[in-house]
Amino acid sequence: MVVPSTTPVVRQQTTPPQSSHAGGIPTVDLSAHGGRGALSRQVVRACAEHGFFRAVNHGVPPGPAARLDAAARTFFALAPRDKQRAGPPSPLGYGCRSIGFNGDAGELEYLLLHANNPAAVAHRARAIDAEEPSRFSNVVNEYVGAMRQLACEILDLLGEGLGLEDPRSFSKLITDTDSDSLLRINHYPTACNAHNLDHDSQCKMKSSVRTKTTSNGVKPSAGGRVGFGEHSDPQILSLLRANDVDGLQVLLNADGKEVWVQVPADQSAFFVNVGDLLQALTNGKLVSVRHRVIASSSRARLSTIYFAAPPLHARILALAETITANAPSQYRPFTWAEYKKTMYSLRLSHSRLNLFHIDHDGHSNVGEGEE
Ligand SMILES: C=C1C[C@]23C[C@@]1(O)CC[C@H]2[C@@]12CC[C@H](O)[C@@](C)(C(=O)O1)[C@H]2[C@@H]3C(=O)O
Ligand SMILES: O=C(O)CCC(=O)C(=O)O
Ligand SMILES: [Fe+2]
Repeated sequence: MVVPSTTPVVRQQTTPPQSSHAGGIPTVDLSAHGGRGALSRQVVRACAEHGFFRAVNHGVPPGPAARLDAAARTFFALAPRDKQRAGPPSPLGYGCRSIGFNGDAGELEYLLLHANNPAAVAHRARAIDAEEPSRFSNVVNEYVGAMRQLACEILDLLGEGLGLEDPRSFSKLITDTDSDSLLRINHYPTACNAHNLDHDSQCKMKSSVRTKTTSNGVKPSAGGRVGFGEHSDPQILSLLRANDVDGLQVLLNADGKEVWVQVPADQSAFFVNVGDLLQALTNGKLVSVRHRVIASSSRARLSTIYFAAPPLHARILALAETITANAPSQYRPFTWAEYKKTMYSLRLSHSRLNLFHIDHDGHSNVGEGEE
C-alpha cells in the first residue's frame, strides 16, 4: 500500500534570489549577474507588485548628473526676480510653489523642461543661464540622453519579462522623434530659506502647506511640510534621482493595507516609477505608484525626474498579450494628447486613469468624477 506522504512538497528554487526589499523598497541590480531572463522577471515583479523600485548598478556614469546638479544649484541660488525670468510655468519653465493650474501648491521651486526638443531647451536656457545659455542646454541634453537610454533599457526588460511579441513596444514609444518626454528639476529649500522663494512669500509661508491626514488615514509626520503632494505620474515611466536628503514617500500595499513608505535617500541610485500610461498599456498588470514628497525643514532636497512619454498622437491601448478572456480590456483607448488635456484640468491627487476605466457593463467612466 502506498501511504501518502504528509511532508509538504517543497519546490526547488530554480531562479536566482528575487530583488531585495531593504526597508520595504524593492531594489533591482541592473547589472544582470543572474542572467537577463531573471532580471526581466525581477523588474516585472517590482513593477507589478509596487509600481516602483530602486535601480542600482544601472551603468549611468556620474558625470552628466553632477553637471546637471551644479547647473541647477547655480540657477536656484539666483535672486527670485532673476529666476522668474524663466517662468511662469506654462506648464514648462520655472515655477515656485504653485503646481499645475488647479490650485495645488508645495514647498518647492522647479524647472520643467522639454526632454525631446533641444531647440525649446536652448530657448528656455536664455532665461536660465543668461551669461552662457548653451552651457545649461548642453548639460540638460547630455543628461536627457543618458536617461532616455536607461528608460529604454528598463522598458525593454519589461517587454521581455511580459513576453511581448515585440519586446521593444514600450521603448519605441519614447524614442519616437515626437516623444513628449519631460525633465523636471525640483528644489525643496529648508524652512529657513523658504522665504527666499518669491517676493511676497514671507506672509504666504505662515500659511504654508502642512500635511493633513491623507486619504488612507496616514499622517506622514507631525508638522511635515508637503513638498509635492500625493499623485501618480501620468507618463509611461519616470526615473528619479535626488541628493542625500530624504523626503520621497511611496504608497505601498502591505498585507492588504496601503501604507506610506519612506524611501531612504540614495544619491547613486535611480528610483523608477510606473506611470499611468504603462498601467493602461499593460491592462493594469503594472501599476502606477502614488507618491509624494515631505520636505525636510533642515536640509534642502534637489531631485531630478525624467518623465518618459510617447508622442501626443500616440494611441494608448492595452497590448494584445495583456488581454485574456479572464482579463478583458480595463481601459478604453485614448491618445496621450487626450489624457494630458484631462490631467491638466484636474488636481494633482486625482486618480485620473480611473476616468478611462471600463466598468463591468462595458461603459467608460470618462468625464465622471472630475473636479
Ligand atoms: C496639478 C497638476 C500638475 C501636473 C499636471 C496636473 O494637472 C496633474 C499632474 C501633474 C504632474 C505630476 C507629475 C509631473 O511632475 C508633471 C510634470 C506631470 O506630467 O503631471 C506634473 C504636472 C505639472 O506640474 O505640470
Ligand atoms: O521631487 C521629488 O522627489 C518627486 C517629485 C515628483 O514626484 C514629481 O515631480 O512628479
Ligand atoms: Fe511624481
